[in-house]
Amino acid sequence: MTKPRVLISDKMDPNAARIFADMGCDVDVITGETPEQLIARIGDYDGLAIRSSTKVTKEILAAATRLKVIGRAGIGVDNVDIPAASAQGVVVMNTPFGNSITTAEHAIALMFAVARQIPEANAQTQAGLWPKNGFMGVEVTGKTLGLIGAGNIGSIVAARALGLRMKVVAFDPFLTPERAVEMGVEKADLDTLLAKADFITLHTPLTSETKNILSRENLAKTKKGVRIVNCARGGLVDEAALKDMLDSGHVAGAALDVFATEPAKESPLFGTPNFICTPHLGASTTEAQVNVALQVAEQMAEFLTTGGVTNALNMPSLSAEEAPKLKPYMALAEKLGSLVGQLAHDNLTKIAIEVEGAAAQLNPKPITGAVLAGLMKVYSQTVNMVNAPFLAKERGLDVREIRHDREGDYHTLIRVTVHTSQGDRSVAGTLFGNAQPRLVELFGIKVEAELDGDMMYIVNEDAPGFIGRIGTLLGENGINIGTFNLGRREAGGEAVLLLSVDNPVEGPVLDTARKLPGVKTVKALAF
Ligand SMILES: NC(=O)c1ccc[n+]([C@@H]2O[C@H](COP(=O)([O-])OP(=O)(O)OC[C@H]3O[C@@H](n4cnc5c(N)ncnc54)[C@H](O)[C@@H]3O)[C@@H](O)[C@H]2O)c1
Ligand SMILES: O=C(O)CC[C@@H](O)C(=O)O
Repeated sequence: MTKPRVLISDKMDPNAARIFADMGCDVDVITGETPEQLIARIGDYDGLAIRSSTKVTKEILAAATRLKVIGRAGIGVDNVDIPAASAQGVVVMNTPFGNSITTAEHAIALMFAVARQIPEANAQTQAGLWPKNGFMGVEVTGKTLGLIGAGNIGSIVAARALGLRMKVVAFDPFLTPERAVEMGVEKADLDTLLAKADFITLHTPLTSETKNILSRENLAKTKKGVRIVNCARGGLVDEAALKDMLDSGHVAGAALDVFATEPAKESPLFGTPNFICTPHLGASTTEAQVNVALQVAEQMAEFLTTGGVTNALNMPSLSAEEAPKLKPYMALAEKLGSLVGQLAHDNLTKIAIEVEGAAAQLNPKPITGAVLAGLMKVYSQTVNMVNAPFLAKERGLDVREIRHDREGDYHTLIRVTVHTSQGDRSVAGTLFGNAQPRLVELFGIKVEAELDGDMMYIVNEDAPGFIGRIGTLLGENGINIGTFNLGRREAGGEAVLLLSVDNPVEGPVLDTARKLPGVKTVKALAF
């Protein structure tokens, strides 16, 4: 088997390349390329490992014909076009915890730096000015920290601030009252936080809700003398308004690690008294960079070599132990999805995926993803488990997952039911020997068939001589039958025939088969 190929396109701790190689991937480290150079190269790779410099745009993804996974050694994925990656079936992963402590520490460091104006005091001292009277700072003890965003980093900042004997007021719409108590913070709305805080630190992603959360209007609601620290994302603070408020003295100090435009080579804020900044260094410690590099390489290599999924932003997680167990179920699920997709006559609006027996003990999301991938392949060849749920949503398909605890006829069963204009139609399958997918029910008729390669599906009235006639027709047209699977509702009732054939059955043969006496439906299938 050829090894998966991975490109590391941003500066990353060398442990990442070592882990990729140790885990069976070929790896190239090529950093600092232009988008055009990356577009020319990316078609050769299964995985792309990045930090924040590489911008994974639609254009880069369009050239990434082999790409299966993008791994961000860090938290923010705003440099990746996730909808475009999802639409293309590329998994996007990040490392949500590896640099949290480091970034929280940077926020605290900047808070002290603005409280005591350390950078400017340092610069003037080293310039020989000994400015002993020029830098009157403030204590943080007893002061109120307003925390905007109380997720991973925000919670660490809160814990450190409480350790510094500060009071912490937090604004985060997703912070539950219980979690606020557990963290030892006061949950507040934004206006209350703005009115109470002596220091404000920001720890949210940049979204349409958080963009300019410290707008001119909101900055005006802050206490006079407030100090502001942003170590999260540029764009959370209105930089022009911040400059005016620093100039007027309403804001006593501000520290930005992140800017609306990066790299920030110029800014009206540069040179403003009591303004300090760092060039997006929040995650830049040896410890954090080793953590995120190891983690991203392990996650990506595991995905590429075993199918295990960790910390994906556009796909459910799947552990390395689960992945091999789920593999035969996913194969069965995809075949069942494909069968209903190929047999559906009209636009499907609803699909139910039921699992029972051993299948009910497994993570249902990959099974659902595989059914949808099989179903959607009828419409698009580029569909896979990652983009299938998105495509299904886009098409307005109502997807239900149902888990049964009951004991059925089979040790494990997956049933897929679609709602059509002719009513609900369902197919069901099991695994023989825990590994071989088998269809066991087709539209209410018991059958037993492997869904594999080219097949022919026929519904007819059960009558003597039919099997002979169909065999003769195929034989006369040079089509060899591999397997023959027959089921019927009752003797003389509706019968279904699933044939595997050595080569595809073409239109004229299908048309002749449709004209055979008693035949209701004929269709060529491919799996
Ligand atoms: N400067 C750096 O180098 C650096 C390093 C790591 C992370 N970051 C950034 O720090 C930020 C926080 O990271 P994290 O790991 O804590 O993320 P997280 O997802 O754990 O936490 C984000 C929090 O923001 C909250 N939130 C979302 N919308 C909000 C809103 N409208 N108002 C208030 N709160 C809102 C969420 O509920 C969540 O609790 C991210 O933007 C990340 O990219 C920056
Ligand atoms: O990689 C970096 O240095 C920045 C990382 C940081 O912005 C993140 O979101 O994890």
